[in-house]
Amino acid sequence: MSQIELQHIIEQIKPVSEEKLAAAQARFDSQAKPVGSLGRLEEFGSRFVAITGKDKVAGKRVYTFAGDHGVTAEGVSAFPQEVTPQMVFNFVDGGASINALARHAGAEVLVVDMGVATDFEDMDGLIKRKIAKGTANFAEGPAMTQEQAIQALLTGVEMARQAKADGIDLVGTGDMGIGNTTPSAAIAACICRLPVEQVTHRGTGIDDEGLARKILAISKGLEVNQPNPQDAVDVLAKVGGFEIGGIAGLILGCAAEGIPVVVDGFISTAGALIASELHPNVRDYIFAAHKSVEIGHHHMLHKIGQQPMLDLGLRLGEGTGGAVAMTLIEAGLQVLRDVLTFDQAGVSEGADQ
Ligand SMILES: O=C(O)c1ccc[n+]([C@@H]2O[C@H](COP(=O)([O-])O)[C@@H](O)[C@H]2O)c1
Ligand SMILES: Cc1cc2nc[nH]c2cc1C
Repeated sequence: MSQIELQHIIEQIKPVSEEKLAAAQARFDSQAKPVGSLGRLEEFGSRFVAITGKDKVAGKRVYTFAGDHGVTAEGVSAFPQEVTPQMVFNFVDGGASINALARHAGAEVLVVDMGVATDFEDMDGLIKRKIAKGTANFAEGPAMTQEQAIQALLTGVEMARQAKADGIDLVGTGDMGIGNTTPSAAIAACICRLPVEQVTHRGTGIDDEGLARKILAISKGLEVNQPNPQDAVDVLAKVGGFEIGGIAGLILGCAAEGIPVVVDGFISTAGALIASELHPNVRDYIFAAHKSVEIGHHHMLHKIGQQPMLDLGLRLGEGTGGAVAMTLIEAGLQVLRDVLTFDQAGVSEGADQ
């Protein structure tokens, strides 16, 4: 049943209109500046207009998906698992980095419990959608069942639909989960068909021995589970995470609903990779916020077919880079709305205008 529901959502994803993109770019080109001189700000503005039909952002929201990971038993993170719920409390209290940067961007933050290994009371700003109390250790068997993977994807879709209903027209992805750079690297290695060493890095800051354990855990996980690189749901189920599934579903849902989605760092991009493997048009709705310090990140972005907007040395997650990148889309839109044409400004055009 839910497999059919997922298929139905995927079928709704349309390509972004080339005509609308060209019309927005033509407006930039008519403005009193050398053609293309605002570089990628023009691309950001044009793409937002082509996706939404609007030249101003009405509402911004970051969804930070949280989950725990059985693979932490392999000693793959510099931090203990209890940090995941502790940070969830920090998010809903407004005291985390994502809260500061979302405030800066004028975005709301909603936290989605996809699979934290702790029970939460009802709290403002927390959406309770726990699938299980953490994934199973994928070094020994599948992280989750296929049904749970689909449930995670559909939960993300539900968030995109809610965003649409609430008048949100720019969504950001975020993640929190101690150990989650390990499943993200496993997804990258599998789908990009790269050696584990080329996509595995230090996450929260593990030392050389930790990095060796992490590479081994991922290699074991790929060997034991044999995820099919051509079946993104299979990859998510065998070596993924609940929050990664939520992010992938959010991105699918945004593409289906016609909402531009700003994808944060390494973990969010693993979600974006799963989503874009499920439908080739998904990439047109994705704004890749930044280039993470994680060495595997650019390989996934390359496979998706998007360039990072920023390179700030970020490696935090939570949605932080996405919140910053939202402001650049708005910068492009402000130019689009405000800058006069050559005619209007009484400025002489160049020979090649
Ligand atoms: O998004 C990124 O690029 C990123 C890079 C490194 C670490 N993180 C965050 O750090 C946590 C995972 O790191 P680790 O070492 O526990 O796998 C998780 O909560 C992520 O949000 C995030
Ligand atoms: C403190 C802390 C905050 C985080 N935010 C996202 N991942 C994180 C990991 C740690 C350890």
